[in-house]
Amino acid sequence: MPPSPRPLGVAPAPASYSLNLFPRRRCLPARHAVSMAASHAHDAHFLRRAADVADRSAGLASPHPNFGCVIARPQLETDDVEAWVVGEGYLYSQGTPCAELLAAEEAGEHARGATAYLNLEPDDCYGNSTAVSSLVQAGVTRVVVGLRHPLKHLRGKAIQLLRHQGIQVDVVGEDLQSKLFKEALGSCLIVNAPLLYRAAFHVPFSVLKYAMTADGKIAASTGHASWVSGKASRGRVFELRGRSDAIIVGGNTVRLDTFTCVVDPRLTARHVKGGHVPVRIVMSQSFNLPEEANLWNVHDAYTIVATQRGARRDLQKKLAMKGVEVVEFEMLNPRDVMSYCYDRGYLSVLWECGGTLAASAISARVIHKVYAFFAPKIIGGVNAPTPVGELGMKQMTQAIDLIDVSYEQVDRDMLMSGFLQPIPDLSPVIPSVDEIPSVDPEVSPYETNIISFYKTWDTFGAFANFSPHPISLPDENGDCFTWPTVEHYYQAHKFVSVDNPQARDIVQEIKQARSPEEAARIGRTRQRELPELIGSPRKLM
Ligand SMILES: NC(=O)C1=CN([C@@H]2O[C@H](COP(=O)(O)OP(=O)(O)OC[C@H]3O[C@@H](n4cnc5c(N)ncnc54)[C@H](OP(=O)(O)O)[C@@H]3O)[C@@H](O)[C@H]2O)C=CC1
Ligand SMILES: Nc1c(N[C@@H]2O[C@H](COP(=O)(O)O)[C@@H](O)[C@H]2O)[nH]c(=O)[nH]c1=O
Repeated sequence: MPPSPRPLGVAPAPASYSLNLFPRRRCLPARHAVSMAASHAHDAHFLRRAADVADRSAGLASPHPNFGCVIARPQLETDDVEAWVVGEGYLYSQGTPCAELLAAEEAGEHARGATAYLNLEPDDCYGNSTAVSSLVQAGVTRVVVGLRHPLKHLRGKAIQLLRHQGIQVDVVGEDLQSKLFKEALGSCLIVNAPLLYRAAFHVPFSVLKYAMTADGKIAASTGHASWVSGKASRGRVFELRGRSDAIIVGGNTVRLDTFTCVVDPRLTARHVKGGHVPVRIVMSQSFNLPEEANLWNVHDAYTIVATQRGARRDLQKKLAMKGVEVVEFEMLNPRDVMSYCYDRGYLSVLWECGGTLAASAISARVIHKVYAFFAPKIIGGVNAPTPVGELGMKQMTQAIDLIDVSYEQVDRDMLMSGFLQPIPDLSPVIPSVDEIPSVDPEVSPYETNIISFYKTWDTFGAFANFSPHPISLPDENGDCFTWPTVEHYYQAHKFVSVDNPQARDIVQEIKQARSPEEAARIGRTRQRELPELIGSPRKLM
């Protein structure tokens, strides 16, 4: 059970907290300082920086939002505002210290009288008020917030707590109206676009990515496609995969890439070792898929095949034997697959399919953003495939205009990205559990006694495995051990009952994992690699 919430204002003394006798930078007393409140340009600059800092956890913190905190105070002796920053931090991943605590630790004494910039209102959910108490403890006197939390049962709580503690809180769009904040607000929206889309539309944030030649093809007429874009662009694709919970490819791409291109797709984020490993999803109505393919090697990454009910049950069994998960749909379509991904808790999905499936997904309005890599090459081919198939549009005036378009050169290629649908504003009303009867009169009062949770941010998310709450339990020798999260405990106990040095090493490795997602990744990977080390379930407690 999570520890009782700390009384506000009594955050753990930051580990590195100490009176700094030799301040890195001479801070003038507040009375001489330029008033930050009067300087919207500086507020906007540091808020934009907080969003950039938050982006470092993209893909790692999922399904948590990406949080960044920048603590800054004016220093008249320099007009280099970057020198005003005395501390910053970001939520690395679920179950790791919050951005505010890390920034306060780095700022130390310099946080006193300073301003903290937050891209998103902290989700001090389930009574864990570390983010707020860290800022109070650090002596921050003002907080600038980019966005209120999108989830209704969290929205406004941390802001209220901060104000109760006498801290001035300015929220962009409410207390700060200047147009100077337009760009900074855009950064705050983009860095958490996945959460905002998911909260508003009840489907994961979906990005369509393709590489296209200058004459508009994504492959040769034979289907051969390696490679359209250059190595640097494909490196950017690995980064995009690293911030996605799932990657979707169509059945025909798997067939053509495996049979004709010898690419034999892997769809892994290979730019960093030990980074986030997205799930791979193949959408195939026919299940007419190769028996052997890299995608079926679940040691690389978990793979799901979404197919039509009853398709090729023989082949389904063969792939299931390899560890591939097969999910049948009555009518396989992008909308139902996205609803399924929503239920599995995915925040962000990268579509790397060909034009046929891309057209189906765009028509189903499940694609929110497009990344198009343009390669300076010509391939020709009357039948060469293009990025998007049939949308039923007969006039150019029907074309879908991208919004918030960006252009970036990536080595010899050009990357254009833009949104198909605007990022939703923060009005999504997510009924909290106790509101369900008013939302759904069918739900009898008795049923509302049933608590439901899945993600750590849900109303009762503190009970979720990934919830950042340590648990202390006696180990097999009866000695008490504190596990960082329930997920750490669960993954380790797959190996605890086997008397084997390798199993013991794996338990230690899991104990040291920096986050519940890393613990889960280690446990699942070792389970696939060394199934013989999985102990028989025994009475643990
Ligand atoms: N350059 C690039 O960035 C990329 C290039 N490519 C290239 O594109 C080519 C393949 O493109 P394409 O033929 O369009 O194949 P797709 O990747 O779009 O796959 C189409 C297949 O998706 C499956 N599917 C499942 N549900 C649906 C649905 N609701 N609507 C439509 N299809 C659905 C069907 O599989 P089934 O037939 O099994 O039932 C269908 O045949 C290949 O040459 C590949 O190399 C592909 C991706 C990226
Ligand atoms: N040909 C092509 C792409 N093709 C996409 O990348 C997949 C192969 O990725 P991987 O298995 O990780 O190497 C392939 O199945 C298809 O979805 N992508 C690109 O960025 N540029 C390219 O030129």
